[in-house]
Amino acid sequence: MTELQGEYVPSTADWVREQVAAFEASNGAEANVLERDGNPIILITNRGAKTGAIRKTPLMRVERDGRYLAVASVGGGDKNPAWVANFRAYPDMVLQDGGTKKAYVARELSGAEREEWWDYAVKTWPTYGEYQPKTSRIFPLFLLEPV
Ligand SMILES: C[C@H](OP(=O)(O)OC[C@@H](O)[C@@H](O)[C@@H](O)Cn1c2nc(=O)[nH]c(=O)c-2cc2ccc(O)cc21)C(=O)N[C@@H](CCC(=O)N[C@@H](CCC(=O)O)C(=O)O)C(=O)O
Repeated sequence: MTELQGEYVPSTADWVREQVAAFEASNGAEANVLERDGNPIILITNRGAKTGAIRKTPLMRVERDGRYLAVASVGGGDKNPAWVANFRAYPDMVLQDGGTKKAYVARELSGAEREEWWDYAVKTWPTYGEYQPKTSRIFPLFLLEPV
């Protein structure tokens, strides 16, 4: 399964919607980095917790041994992004990294495992370490493992 069935409802954030469109139109060959710093991104297709709609969520690429970490940072804002509810409700999703699209299942991390992956995320993209102190919200982390 490398497609989720259902109606795609794009992000309400223009820059995200546009990045998703350019990434998909080029099969991951373009729009595959964060504009402002050139760090690689991945694209996750997930299902809306309330609407059941197909949602597409670009995130920074934090990968190790074929597993990916989703960091719900949203720039250090005080509210979880909606996709946290989606991942909790529907953990089966599709992740595209460059031209490779595969099925993954997401598992929310806690305790020592969460800390270990958080350290790895900050090493991979140090901006996460700048975002976390901006809020008392602890960023939910999800580990995506291939199905
Ligand atoms: C903008 C909003 O999206 P969101 O799910 O809150 O996620 C906000 C952001 O995290 C999301 O836009 C990310 O892609 C932003 N983002 C990153 N966001 C991060 O949190 N971490 C990252 O590392 C990250 C990197 C990144 C790189 C490139 C890029 O273009 C964007 C990047 C949105 O689309 N809202 C919609 C739909 C929300 C939704 O999924 N609703 C669910 C219900 C959810 C619920 O039950 O609460 C449904 O359809 O049923 C709406 O309000 O109508």
